[in-house]
Formats: sequence, C-alpha cells, structure tokens
Amino acid sequence: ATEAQAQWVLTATGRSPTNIAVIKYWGKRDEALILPVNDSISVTLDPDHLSATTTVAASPAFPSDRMWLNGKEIALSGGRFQSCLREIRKRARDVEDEKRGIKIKKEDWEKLHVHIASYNNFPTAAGLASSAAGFACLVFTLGKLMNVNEDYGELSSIARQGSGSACRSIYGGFVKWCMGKSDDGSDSMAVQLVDESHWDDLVIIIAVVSSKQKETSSTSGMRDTVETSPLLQYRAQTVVPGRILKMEEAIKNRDFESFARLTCADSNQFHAVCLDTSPPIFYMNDTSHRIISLVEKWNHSEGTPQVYFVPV
Ligand SMILES: Nc1ncnc2c1ncn2[C@@H]1O[C@H](COP(=O)(O)OP(=O)(O)OP(=O)(O)O)[C@@H](O)[C@H]1O
Ligand SMILES: C[C@@](O)(CCOP(=O)(O)OP(=O)(O)O)CC(=O)O
Repeated sequence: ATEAQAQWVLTATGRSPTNIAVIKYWGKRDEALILPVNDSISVTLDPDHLSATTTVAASPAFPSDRMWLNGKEIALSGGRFQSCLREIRKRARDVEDEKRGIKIKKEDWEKLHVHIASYNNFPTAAGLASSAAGFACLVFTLGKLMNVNEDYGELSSIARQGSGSACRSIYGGFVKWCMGKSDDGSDSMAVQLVDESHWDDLVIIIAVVSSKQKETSSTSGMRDTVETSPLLQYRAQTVVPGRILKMEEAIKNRDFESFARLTCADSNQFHAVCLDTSPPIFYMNDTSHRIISLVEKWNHSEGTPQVYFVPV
C-alpha cells in the first residue's frame, strides 16, 4: 500500500436498544453456540432510553483488533466477540469510497483489523441486558462497515453467538427467539411478532433498584441452573411452550390483563428456578420485593389491575 492508502480509516456507527424478556430465556443446551432450552419473548425498548452506541473503524494501520467499552479498553480474547467478528467477516462484501479513493475487496476484510468503541447510556452488567444491546449493536455496526447484505434473521443468529438475548434486540417491537432444533444452531434465531407501533400506548417503567454489577452473571448463573436445578427441565419442557402460545395471543390482541399475568408468572418462575439452583442465585433485593408487594396491593384495591411488575 502507498503511504496515503495506509493512512485511511473507514468507520460506521450504530445504536441498538436493550430488550426486556416477558417469557424468559434461562439455560443453554449448547454453551459454545448459545442455544437455549426454551423459546423466549421480549419487548425491545425505545433506543432513546436504554441503548448501546457503537462505532467500528477499520484501517490498514491497525495491527490488531481492539475494543473499548464505556471508554475503557477490554480484552477481545473472549470467544463471543471473536465469533461475532468471524461470522461478519465471512459475509463481508466489496466496499468502495470513491471520493477518498478507498477500495476494499471482500477478501481484504480477513486481514483488516478493527477498533471498536461502545457506550451504554445505562448501567452495564447490572441486569438491564447490556449484553443484549451491546452485541446486537456490534453485529449490526460491523455488518454496516463491511457491507454485509444478510437479512435480519441471519444477523440475529450471529448476535446470538455474542449473547443469547442479543438476537432479540435486532428487531423493534415484540420479538420471539425461536430456540430451534438443529445442533448447528442454524434455526435458532429471532423473529419479529409485531412492530413498535402495534401497542404504542403500552408504558414501560424501569425502576433501577441497584446499578451495582450483579454478583452472578447470566452466563454463569444459567450454567449452574442447568447443572443443578430439577425445576428447570419442568419449566422448559412443560410450562414455557404453552405460555409462549398464550403470550403471542395476548400481544396480538393487546390484551393487557393476560399479557401482564403471564409476564409476572414467568418472571416469578425464572426467579424460582434461580432459587432452585445450587448454590442459590438471588437477583432480587429488598427494594424489588417491596415494589412487587406494592404493585400487588395496588392491583387488588383498584378494581381492574393496571400495573404489573417484571423483575429482571
Ligand atoms: N455496549 C456493549 N458492547 C459490547 N459488549 C457489551 C456492551 N455492553 C456490555 N457488553 C458485554 O456484556 C457483558 C455484560 O453482560 P451480563 O449478561 O453480565 O449483564 P447484563 O447483560 O447487563 O444483564 P442481563 O443479561 O442479566 O440482563 C459485559 O461484560 C460485556 O462483555
Ligand atoms: C434473565 C435474562 O435477561 C437472561 C439473559 O441472559 P444473557 O443473554 O445475558 O446470557 P448469555 O446468553 O449467556 O449472554 C432473560 C432474558 O433476557 O430472556
């Protein structure tokens, strides 16, 4: 490369919101590929409030791939970042910036290194699905930089390999992650059930009861659950399949009462499965318990229930 060519930097920026599961994903049947033991359904939040913003840059001047999260450099050695990078690089296409005289052939992307900078506008690793927004954004933005032409289903399947819940943040509105059957994970991806305009008078209030990092990450927590909880198999095989159907129906009909009842029941069962894990996992604190009691009292004294809780 000439000196001028060696100086160029090509960038792309994207933003992805987090999502809150109303039928929870908890437990993997394949750890490396991130394949779940049950389907899950979530609602994607408005990007103005809880989202990740990621800028990716590529340049022949970069000797290695590097990443900064909220301004601090983090190791890219983890298999999850590498899987996302590898899968997007495989699908990269030619890119041309005529004005700047930059031409990148699809095979050049294998040798070009990237620098990634991402910011979350909410607490990271505190139970607000930062990994969901983060990996969805990473995959989307790398895809934009490398001119990847895959449909959203394919992108969601790549984001899944960064963090399971990330596959749902590729879409807005209500989203279902179909667990899939195949061992290679090719049918484990998200589909949009309805877009964000379908239920636009639904109000979601997020009460951050603690912004401290969780004591048990989702990844290690669900690994312990799979290994030790007898309740998990019952939940995944007997309870969730029926709930998924009822939840899809409630969302389609904007039936708040059924939607909320199912959401609370599923959240409670998720926390029960955590308690059934050895050693037990506690994600709720006294404030979460007080909020739940308050909401239950309110609903029982006001006629038609109006408010529901979903501890996450
Ligand atoms: N913006 C981001 N870009 C890329 N990766 C991110 C980003 N934000 C978070 N992550 C990754 O996600 C990890 C945190 O995920 P973890 O599952 O522990 O917490 P959480 O997603 O906030 O909570 P939960 O999934 O239980 O709701 C971080 O350590 C980091 O590896
Ligand atoms: C409780 C949950 O939020 C768990 C999310 O777990 P992650 O997607 O963060 O786990 P990994 O796949 O190991 O990265 C439920 C959900 O979002 O469905």
